Amino acid sequence: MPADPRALDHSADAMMPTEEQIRQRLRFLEISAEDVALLRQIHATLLPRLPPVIAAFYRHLQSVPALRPLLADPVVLDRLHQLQGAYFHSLTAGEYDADYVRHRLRVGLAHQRIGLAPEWYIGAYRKYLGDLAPVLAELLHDRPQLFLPTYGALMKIACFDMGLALDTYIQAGRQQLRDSETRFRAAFGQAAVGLAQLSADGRWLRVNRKLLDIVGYTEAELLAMHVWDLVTPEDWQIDGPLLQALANGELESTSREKRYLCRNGQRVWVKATVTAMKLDTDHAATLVAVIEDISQRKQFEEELMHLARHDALTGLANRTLLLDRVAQAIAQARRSGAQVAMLFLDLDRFKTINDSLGHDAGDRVVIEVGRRLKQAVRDADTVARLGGDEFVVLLAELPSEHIAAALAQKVLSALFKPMLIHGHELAPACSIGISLYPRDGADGKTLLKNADAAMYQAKAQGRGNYQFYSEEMNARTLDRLTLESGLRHAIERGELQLMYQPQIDLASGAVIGAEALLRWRQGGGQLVMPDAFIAIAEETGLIVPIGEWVLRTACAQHVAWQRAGLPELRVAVNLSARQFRQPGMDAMVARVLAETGCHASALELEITESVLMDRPDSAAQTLQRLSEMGVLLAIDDFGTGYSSLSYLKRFPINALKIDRSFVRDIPADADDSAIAGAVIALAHSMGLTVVAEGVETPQQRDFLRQLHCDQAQGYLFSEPVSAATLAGMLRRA
Ligand SMILES: Nc1nc2c(ncn2[C@@H]2O[C@H](COP(=O)(O)O[C@H]3[C@@H](O)[C@H](n4cnc5c(=O)[nH]c(N)nc54)O[C@@H]3COP(=O)(O)O)[C@@H](O)[C@H]2O)c(=O)[nH]1
Repeated sequence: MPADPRALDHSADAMMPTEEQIRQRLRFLEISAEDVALLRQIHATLLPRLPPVIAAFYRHLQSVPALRPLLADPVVLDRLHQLQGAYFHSLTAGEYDADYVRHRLRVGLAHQRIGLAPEWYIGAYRKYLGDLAPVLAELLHDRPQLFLPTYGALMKIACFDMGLALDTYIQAGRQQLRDSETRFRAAFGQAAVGLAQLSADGRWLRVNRKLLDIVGYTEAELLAMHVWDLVTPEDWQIDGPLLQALANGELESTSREKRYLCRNGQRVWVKATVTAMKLDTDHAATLVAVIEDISQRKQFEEELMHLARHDALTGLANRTLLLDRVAQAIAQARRSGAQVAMLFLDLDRFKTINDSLGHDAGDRVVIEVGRRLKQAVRDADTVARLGGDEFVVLLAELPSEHIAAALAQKVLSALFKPMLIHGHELAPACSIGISLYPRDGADGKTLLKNADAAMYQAKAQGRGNYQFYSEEMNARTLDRLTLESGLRHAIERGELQLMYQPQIDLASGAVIGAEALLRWRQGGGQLVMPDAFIAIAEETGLIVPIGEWVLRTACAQHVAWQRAGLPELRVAVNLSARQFRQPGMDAMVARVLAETGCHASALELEITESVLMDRPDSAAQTLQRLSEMGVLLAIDDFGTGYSSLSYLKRFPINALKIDRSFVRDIPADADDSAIAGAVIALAHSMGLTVVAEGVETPQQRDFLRQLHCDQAQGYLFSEPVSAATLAGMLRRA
């Protein structure tokens, strides 16, 4: 593309030498007044001889493959012919002043801009000087003594022109360098990463804005500093040898993630990539550093790492972090000869809190427990939450196991202090199992397993206490596993059986019902009581088929008793929480009633308060469907949960069973007596039948009778008995 004439004028003006500089050049080339006079003399006669010289000149140029594309356009070629003519015209015109120079510079710039390399330029001068020699010889054939001086003058002017043409190339080269320097400065200054040049010994030589932003220093401050001023003491040992290796040329480049010390005293995470640059053999290497601010990524990584090692609800350590800390504590104890204790805590009846007050309340309890545990231990100890209501306290460097016992006691007391959750005052008790390194295990997992076994033992011992691990406890854990696998086959092996406990009408003393209570004759031998396996059946889901078996057997038994001509009797069946929530549970009840031929009104289903309190709306719907079938509904263990009688009004309930813990100490205990009286009165006001559980003495019976309790059940009347025994009792009555 032809160069823009205005741009050419501008560039030519910018590089114009002064008058004096022009004179100096002419002087140096020894261009004299005689030379000028000689050239003027031949000027007029030379002009008509020029066209063939110019034509030969362009033919020569076109023979060079590298130049052919530049001369391919006929319009351009024609223009060049004219320019060349004008040039030859000016060459011998004898005016070598500022205008001449400006024009030569312009021509040089135009050639340089269309891409004509300087080597072709010199060749072109050689060509037309060579071709002009015979033309000049012919013009001066009659004055041969003038040929050499005239040709010499022509050569001098051509050299003057060549110098000016070369100036344009040198100038263009300088301009390119300046442009590239400007671009580099802009890129360096505005780069989105920190950039710096450092001396081999680590002094900051050049720094960009982004780096200043990262470290908070001004440019002047940083340029007066050394890279060591930003390196943290932890990195000295690594960065020292690296810098040395870069300076010595033993290392080309290094890239590390580390922290720099900022002006405000804080530390910032950066990724620093430093490369050694050897510019030439005489100079020592300089270092080029690319410094990225990676603090956001690091923060994100740290958050992820924290999440991976902490419990989201409480912020306590999770199992992963706990096991890490145990490993560290064991390694330390191995050296010091101390012990390590692991306290495994499980909240007692946490499920009841969750079920009756909702999961949000359960979460609040867990958070508060975590807080109290942290308060109870030293900073060096670890409190972890394994999930649900399970916590672990790890005590490192333990001088004696008495300290673990004392802490367990402290934890029990700390947790038992009331906490206000959603308007309810709760005092969660817990059971604690303790295992010790090295006595009970050499690694974290074993210590955890054994502390867990000890915790189960604490639960079995009546909850709210702590137990140290002993070897027999593992045997108990094994027993549980055996129990679980046996229970899976209990129905098909015919190992389940029902006992029936009579329910007495307190006014008449007649047996008006019987509660079906499950027993398991494990492997056909030992009788296992429900307290030992119902929880396992719940956890494993086996309660669903087992519960259906109980219902079907109890309903079938009722029909059998009726067919045997025994008096009308209600049969009560317990429904566990999981069973109750099982989708299609009411349909299952209807099916069993239909299949066994049992009348719905002869069946009473017992559910606990907690079953109602968890998701009360769906519980109300299920109960409504059962009630519409004609099935009777009773609340079992009333008083142990967190519901109130007024709350129960929402549900279609027929009866309340007062838990035996309120019956046990009546009439001697005034509080329990008052509670029993109030519950009976309120229940009656709501039209509910009241059944007292666990009646063992005539005094309890008489007192309940005075309170107008409707029915009772307990060892005073009968322990749970087989169906045949109950039939005998009913026949005798
Ligand atoms: N989901 C199901 N739960 C069931 C089923 N069968 C029983 N159970 C529940 O297991 C718990 C323990 O039952 P069990 O060992 O049978 O004990 C019952 C009675 O023997 C006992 N009882 C009765 N009278 C007295 C007494 O005077 N003193 C005393 N100390 N204990 C007594 O109480 C248990 C009956 O309690 P309840 O059900 O609350 O009326 C128990 O929670 C059963 O509910 C089953 O098939 N499914």
